[in-house]
Amino acid sequence: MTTNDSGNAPADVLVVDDEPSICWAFQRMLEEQGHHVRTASSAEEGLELASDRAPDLILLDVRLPKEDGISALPKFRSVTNEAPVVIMTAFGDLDTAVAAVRQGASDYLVKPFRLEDARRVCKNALRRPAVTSASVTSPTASGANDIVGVSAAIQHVFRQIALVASSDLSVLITGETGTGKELVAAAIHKHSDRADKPYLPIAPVALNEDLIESELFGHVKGAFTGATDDRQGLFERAEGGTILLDEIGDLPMHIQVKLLRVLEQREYFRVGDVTPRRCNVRLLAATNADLGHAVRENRFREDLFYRLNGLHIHLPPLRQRREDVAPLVQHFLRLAGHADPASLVSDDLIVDLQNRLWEGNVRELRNAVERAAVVARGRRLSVDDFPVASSRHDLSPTDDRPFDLAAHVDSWVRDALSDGHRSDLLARLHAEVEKPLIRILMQRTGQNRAKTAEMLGIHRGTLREKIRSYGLESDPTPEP
Ligand SMILES: Nc1ncnc2c1ncn2[C@@H]1O[C@H](COP(=O)(O)OP(=O)(O)OP(=O)(O)O)[C@@H](O)[C@H]1O
Repeated sequence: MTTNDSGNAPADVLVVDDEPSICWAFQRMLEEQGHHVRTASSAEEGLELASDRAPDLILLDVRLPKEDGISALPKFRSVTNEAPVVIMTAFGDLDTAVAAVRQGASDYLVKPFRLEDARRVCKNALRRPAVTSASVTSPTASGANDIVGVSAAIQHVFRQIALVASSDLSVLITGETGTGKELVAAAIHKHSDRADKPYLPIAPVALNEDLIESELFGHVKGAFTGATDDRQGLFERAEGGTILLDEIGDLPMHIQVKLLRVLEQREYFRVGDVTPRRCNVRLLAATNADLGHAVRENRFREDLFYRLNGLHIHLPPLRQRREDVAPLVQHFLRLAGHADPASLVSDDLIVDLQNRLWEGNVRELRNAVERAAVVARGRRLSVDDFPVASSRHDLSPTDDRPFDLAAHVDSWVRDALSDGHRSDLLARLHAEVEKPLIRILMQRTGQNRAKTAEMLGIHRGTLREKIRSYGLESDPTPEP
């Protein structure tokens, strides 16, 4: 079989979107790679084209003039004998992402997206076998534990949750305290096929170190002084469901060994027992520590680290996703019983809150909003209702903490590996970094190419070529 620039065999792709610029962008990108592209501006027109000739891949917008993409998705899959479908949406909430994946979408693109993301998603979709619809069930309703956010980082998290929820993969959730790790774990469980089984968040640090093994795995009568009866452990209580091990980095070494056994052999022993017990529990782990560092210092087993790290979801600190502050403030006001939260906050207040450090992240913001709402007693909130505590006014224009580039590269590598990339990593990283670098410098210099080239230390002609090749002149779906 011949392959093209994208590494895939030439394919027949159908793009269904009522925005001509999106259709055009895909057409240009995919045809350059040697694929054949047809476009449709509604689900009905798309279905007709798909019935005439089944495409190898469908890119389907959610918001379409008559029938929406999510409800049309199963029809596309049935007329095309389950061709992979990538859903595109400007409304990136978790429920839409989960609904899309549950209906059989193989991936999910949030508008506006970068062309390289679109390229990667198409390439993966054409490479992967189509998702079978065997696991399709209706998504569960959303509740008070909604994950709120509009930033690209949170959209990425929604996509990861949606894609991983219905599998049994272990997930490692990282992020500073208060960034929402437990919320993400609960969402993975809620949207999984285990949703009607127990979900147990456990913090091993909160357990008595001498009894931790018995707490997790149970014990038999006489196993130790005080073990007067047989006792179930948490793994037994969670049977069929999901366990979140919070602060996994603090797990004692001897328990790490037992946990590895559970993950590898799906069985464990009650303390004092000689008969293993089968165990069907999905394990999620969360930490705000650098587990890679703990592995290097031999405080955490490397084999367990890789087992837990089936997928890595990283929640960046709130100060690195300031766009989320406004929707979060409104969300917390709504939870506090205010029917019209938008009327309580001014743009100035939001700007002020966006410029704070929020060392306690979303938890600290939540507490501050709840407190302010009580103090304000229904009047419009002001900056004075948010006294400056740890959230100092010293964030502007950017975070004042040392920026840990290595940690970002680490997270990038994990994502790349989990997306199946095993080669050309330097070139990939270089391309991902170079494009935003050029765009940002062009903005800062007021689109002055000579100045930008000088700052980059490259020739103007080289810069011109890079601007062209990254589509920075005419990218129809620029990043926010
Ligand atoms: N994106 C979000 N949308 C809505 N609420 C959020 C979001 N992120 C965090 N929260 C809220 O912030 C609080 C802290 O979240 P959570 O307990 O999930 O954080 P965590 O990262 O697990 O913290 P820790 O490391 O301290 O255990 C909770 O009240 C949670 O509901």
